This record gives sequence, C-alpha cells and structure tokens, in this order.
Amino acid sequence: MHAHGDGYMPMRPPMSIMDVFFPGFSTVTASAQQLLVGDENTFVRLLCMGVIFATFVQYATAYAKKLIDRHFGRTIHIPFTDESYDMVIHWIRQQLFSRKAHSVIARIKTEERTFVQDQPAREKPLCYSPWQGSFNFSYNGHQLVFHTRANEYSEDITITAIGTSSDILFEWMEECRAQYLAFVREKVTIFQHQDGIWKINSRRAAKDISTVIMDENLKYSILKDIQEFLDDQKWYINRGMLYKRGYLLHGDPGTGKSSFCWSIASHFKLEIYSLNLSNLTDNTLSRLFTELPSRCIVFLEDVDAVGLEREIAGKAQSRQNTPRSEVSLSGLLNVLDGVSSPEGRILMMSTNRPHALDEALIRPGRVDKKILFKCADSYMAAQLFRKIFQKQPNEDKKLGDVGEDELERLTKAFASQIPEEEFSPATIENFLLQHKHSPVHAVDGVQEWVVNERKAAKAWTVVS
Ligand SMILES: Nc1ncnc2c1ncn2[C@@H]1O[C@H](COP(=O)(O)OP(=O)(O)OP(=O)(O)O)[C@@H](O)[C@H]1O
Repeated sequence: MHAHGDGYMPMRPPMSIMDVFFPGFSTVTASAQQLLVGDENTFVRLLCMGVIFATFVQYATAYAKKLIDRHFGRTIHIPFTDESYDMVIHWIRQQLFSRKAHSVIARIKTEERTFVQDQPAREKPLCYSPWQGSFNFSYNGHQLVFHTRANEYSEDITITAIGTSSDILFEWMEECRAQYLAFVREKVTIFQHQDGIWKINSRRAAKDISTVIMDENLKYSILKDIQEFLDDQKWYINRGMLYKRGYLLHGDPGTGKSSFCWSIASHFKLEIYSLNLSNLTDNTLSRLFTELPSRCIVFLEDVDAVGLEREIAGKAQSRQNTPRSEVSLSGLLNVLDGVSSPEGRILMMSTNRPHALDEALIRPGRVDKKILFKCADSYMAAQLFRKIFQKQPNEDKKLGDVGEDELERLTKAFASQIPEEEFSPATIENFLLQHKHSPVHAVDGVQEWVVNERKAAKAWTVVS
C-alpha cells in the first residue's frame, strides 16, 4: 500500500453524475476500490466493504428521503408550546401503532394524574408515544410520517404526507382537534407557566356552580355579569373600550375563592391560566399575557403574597419574610390594562388581605367587581352539611344512612351550633369529613369541636 511518505498524493476521484444526487458518492466508491485491490486479508477487506456499504445505504436512504420530502412532501410543524401539540399527542397515544415505534416515551396520563382511581390498576396509568425518530402510519389510505426530535426543554414534531396537496394533513389535524375537544369537554383545563411559556398543568372534572356555597343572590349576579360580558363583545368595540373584565375575590383562607374560579370556568367552558407572580419578571409576565387566548380566565392567586403591596411615598410596604416578586407593580398594571394582550380575558385575583393591595391595582377598570367570601353563617353550615351527607343518585345506601326527614332535622341541629361567620367553610368541611359516614356523629361531636377549634385558634394567635 502507498503511504504519504513515499511521495504518494491521494488522487481526488473524478466527479460522477451520482455526486449530483448523493454528494460524496465518488469519494466513497474510490475508497472502496482501493480496499478491493489492497493486500489485506480477504476477511478484513470484506468487513470494511460491509461497513462502507451499510453506511452508504443509510446515508443514501436518508438523503433520498430528504429529497422526496422536500420536493414531493407536505409537512406540518407542531410547536411544543402550542395546544395543537396536545391535540396531536392525544390522538397518537390512542393508536396502537404508537407503541411500535423504535423509541417510545412513557408518561403518566396527565388527565388522570390527579385522580385516585377506585381500581389500583388504573391508578397513574401509563401511556406511550413515539420519541426521537420517525415512523410511518396510515391515515384514510394515505401514508403519513410522524417525526419527533427532543431538545433540552421541548420537542419538535413534524408530520409529512407524500404528495402535492396538504389536504390530508389538514383533515388529520381536524380529527385530532375533534377528538381532543370531545375528551376535554367535561373538564376544566388549567394552564400554568413553565420556563416562561404556558403549559397544561392539569385537567379537572368540571365543578358545578351549585357546589360553591355562598350568598345565592351574589352568586347569580356574578354569573349574569360574566354572561353579559361574554355576549357583549360588540358593545365594547363600538364604544372603543377594551374588552376585558376583572374581579377581586377576597376573604379569609378556605372561604371558596379558588373553588369559585374553578366553577365559573366550568360553567362558561373557559380555560384557566393560573399565574404565580413570585417567579416571574416584567418581561416574562408581559409575554405570557400576549400569548393568552382570546377568551379565558386569568387567575392570579394570592396576589398579596409576593411583596407587590401598597406603595406609599414611592416605597413598597412589604410584610417581613414575604418573598418579593421580580414583577414590578407598574409591570403588572401594564399587563392588566391589556393593551398588548388579546381581548376577552376575565381576570380573577384572589387575596386574603385586600387592604394590603395598592389602590392602583384594584381601581375600577382593573377590578370591576370585588367579591367578598365570608366565613360560614348558619345557612352555609347547613348547605355544607347537606353537601356531605345527602346521597347522590349514583351512590348506594349504606349502614348509618338516614332518611330525608331525619337528615333535615340533623342539618338544622348542626347549623344552629355553628357560630356565625367564625369558621371558614374549609374548616367546617374538614370536621364533617371526619364523620362522613355518620351525620348523627357529626351532630353529636360539633359542640366539643367548636370549643376545641376556639382554643386552638387562641393558642395559634399567641404563638404567632
Ligand atoms: N364557599 C364554599 N363552598 C363550598 N366549599 C367550600 C367553600 N369554601 C371552601 N370550601 C371547601 O374548602 C376547600 C378549600 O377552598 P378554596 O381553596 O376554594 O378556598 P380559598 O378561599 O381559595 O382559600 P385560600 O385563600 O387559602 O387559597 C375547597 O376545596 C372546598 O371543598
């Protein structure tokens, strides 16, 4: 064999017509020829030939596929940050073939992640979808190619159809959309921000508005207000007003503010975009608002909890030990004024300490209605008692269940022993859950419970 030291200069192989289609073709064939005429033993030579051939076939196939895709294929790109990604993945997961891909990713089914199922086998069920690579599947007689590539924080999906029309891809996307919408119809989708983008956090079963116990007149006046807002887009546009509405939900912890937001979303079939200001900057907040859909609920929970408090003489007053947000008050006010965000959003801010909030944050126009969530009065206590002990149509009768009349008597006895507006509905519900199989025990134990709760509250106040 010649070596460079012998004065041998490797000859550049002449270009062949194949190089036009497969760049590097001549170089590979020239190397192969040299191997064939060399003096290594036959086995090594054959092995090298095999490797070169396999590499070439792989390269040629990938290249040919690229050419076909470019010239004869139609491709849809599905961005990871968009809900179309969830639609596509939802469809793919339903298909048996998705398990047959060479590389699959296992995930816990997000929609059932939060449920404790009756049957242990159904708890945290796994689902699979293709991962890192391509695979073909057939849809309505057409061959489509699913390709996925993972990056550090995201995943790129493309779907390609061979042919000169994209119709089959649009048809397929429509089917993904329809299946996904049918699936989420009875659920409320909650988005949260993750690394500066909105991602689905969970899907909860819809919550009927009747399960939130509060003044019924107040509840229905708010429902009416929201309904009118959703129906009146034109009215706002005609008057040159920004089409948005804001509510401040305030009251002690455990009085139903989050539950109310969830039930409003269920009632009007809106998605919730839940924001926690503590780990955001002005820029990210602004971007998140720009990416909101045109109709949704933005839920800013515990807006007082991140040091965005009343500014007096230019200085922010903040509780000690309160984490301060990197979001400035002016940054928040800007996004709430909504010039850069899509119109139609309903803002719900919740707080336990409305008096600590800056006036500017809750002035009319930013907050259109303030809704007070109170601790339980006897009406609410009675409703909570019924909520726990009234049999639902799909539940079996059990030992210890009482008839309608007896339940009514017990309800009154229970409600009359609950002091007015002293305990939150969450606290009372917690007590009732301890006796959830016996309304009689709940009534028998309520007096002692009230005494103990008062003692505990007093001790807590002294310590803190
Ligand atoms: N008004 C209410 N009607 C029915 N259930 C209630 C009500 N208030 C509280 N609950 C019960 O208490 C639980 C906690 O309530 P929720 O989280 O809605 O309170 P919150 O006011 O948002 O509390 P926090 O201010 O601590 O966030 C709920 O899951 C629900 O079961």
